[in-house]
Amino acid sequence: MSDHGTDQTEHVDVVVVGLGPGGEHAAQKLAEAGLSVVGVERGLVGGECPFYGCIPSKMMIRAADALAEARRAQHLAGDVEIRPDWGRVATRIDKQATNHWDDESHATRLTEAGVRIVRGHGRLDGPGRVRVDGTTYVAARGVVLNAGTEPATLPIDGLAATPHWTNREVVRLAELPASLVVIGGGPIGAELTQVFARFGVRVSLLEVAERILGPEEPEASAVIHRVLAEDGVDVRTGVTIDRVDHDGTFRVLVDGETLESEQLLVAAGRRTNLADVGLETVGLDPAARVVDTDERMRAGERLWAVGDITGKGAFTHVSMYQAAVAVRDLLDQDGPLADYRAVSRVTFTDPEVGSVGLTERQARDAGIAVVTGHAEMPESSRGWIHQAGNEGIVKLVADSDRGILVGGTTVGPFGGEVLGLVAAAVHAEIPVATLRGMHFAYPTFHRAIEAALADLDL
Ligand SMILES: Cc1cc2nc3c(=O)[nH]c(=O)nc-3n(C[C@H](O)[C@H](O)[C@H](O)COP(=O)(O)OP(=O)(O)OC[C@H]3O[C@@H](n4cnc5c(N)ncnc54)[C@H](O)[C@@H]3O)c2cc1C
Ligand SMILES: NC(=O)c1ccc[n+]([C@@H]2O[C@H](COP(=O)([O-])OP(=O)(O)OC[C@H]3O[C@@H](n4cnc5c(N)ncnc54)[C@H](O)[C@@H]3O)[C@@H](O)[C@H]2O)c1
Repeated sequence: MSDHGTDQTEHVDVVVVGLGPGGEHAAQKLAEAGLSVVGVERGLVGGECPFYGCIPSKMMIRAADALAEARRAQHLAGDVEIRPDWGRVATRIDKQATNHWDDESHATRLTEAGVRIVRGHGRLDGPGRVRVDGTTYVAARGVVLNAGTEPATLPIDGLAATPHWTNREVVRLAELPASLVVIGGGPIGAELTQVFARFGVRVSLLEVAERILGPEEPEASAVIHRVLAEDGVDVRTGVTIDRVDHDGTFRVLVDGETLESEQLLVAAGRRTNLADVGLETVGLDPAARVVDTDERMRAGERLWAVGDITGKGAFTHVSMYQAAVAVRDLLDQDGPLADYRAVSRVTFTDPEVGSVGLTERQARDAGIAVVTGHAEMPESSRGWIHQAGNEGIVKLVADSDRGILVGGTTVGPFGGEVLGLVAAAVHAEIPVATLRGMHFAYPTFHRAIEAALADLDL
């Protein structure tokens, strides 16, 4: 019987609410371990990343990078005739990435693992209890919450009444506009701005802060600002947007000037989907922006939380990492606890911005005795050979008391791949002296890390 009159009650081991990358991973692993698992999803199984985020955006970037390389071939290899065709990108996203925004392959993978998928909005209803429509699922082991995010709305006059785009619309574009204003110079804004500019769209990028990619090192922001400007983007930082109107054309009033564009993309952050998940029923603040978790991803009595809602880095790899921690705890298995010293991230602009651990500012604010080491990618042998498109830097942040790296940034061609070495060093606290004694293959981009290590006053 249930506490809700004629409503149904079902008993299971675990309920996963939200099947984004973390929820999907947790549900599959727990079911494979033999638990009875219900996965609740109100949208597409798989969440933001495969349908509206990482994968379609990276397919766009792959295409835009190919155009940029073809243009560089002009300088390095010979004449190239380029006629950009967005239709090929749209088709690839529609058919290969999202299967027409159909989640069947994700759902099938889960059901084959033994997960029962329940379609609908899940709401906590006390510890270990989740209501979906008329049914209450009572989870003997507990609930994993993976509610994720949606695009934030901005309180700009007039904006709400306009048919502007967010990432949800942009990934479905069949044709490109002639002109576009992008609001927000974070990873989404920076990546998509460059894609559209390289496909010939006239783009203005408006950022309220003093620099784009604000959480990154200032040196990284400066490189990407310069490269976007070279791509023909009108990059404006420190702006105030007073009003947006639309009458077929968008009019954006920014610092007293009206910018006109065919389309408007708002990429100004995310809002966690916590407004209506019943946090108050488990003793948590229903108005909270994030769910606090311990090192086992526990958020309360028989409650675990993973993914963007935890505020530990809104990245797919963080969500899946946390899911693995939660799964171990639910299954009473040994293994590493959640550790965020070496969270890495990559903004897939060209050049890519890879970063891990603390920035110089964060390290100083933490009271660490900071020394930094720098290298310019174009001055490395490989950068010099590469020539066109060789922009980038390496910046290392070291704790001089402990003789280890606490953070690093690798901007350059394949900057996200080059980051791997620095990420391992920060994660494993490899002494700088040991890193300096390594072999660095010649002539690789990652040899710039050797130069930055030499530049550290340690
Ligand atoms: C354009 C874009 C590009 C990105 N690129 C990258 C990238 O390159 N690399 C990277 O690491 N990250 C990237 N991200 C971020 C990445 O998409 C997220 O960090 C990732 O999806 C992890 O999110 P999550 O696991 O918290 O859940 P989400 O993916 O947000 O999924 C949550 C799911 O829960 C469902 N849900 C919510 N509430 C309920 C409820 N009450 N009941 C039932 N279901 C519910 C939602 O429908 C959704 O399907 C990008 C994001 C965007 C928007
Ligand atoms: N490559 C990747 O890993 C990748 C790519 C895209 C997104 N993501 C994840 O998704 C998250 C969300 O991305 P995002 O770019 O939307 O958010 P964000 O919060 O990282 O950046 C939003 C930007 O918009 C600016 N902004 C806010 N209000 C504004 C206003 N009124 N006018 C002008 N600018 C304004 C902010 O100052 C900020 O620079 C990222 O933080 C990241 O965690 C990751």
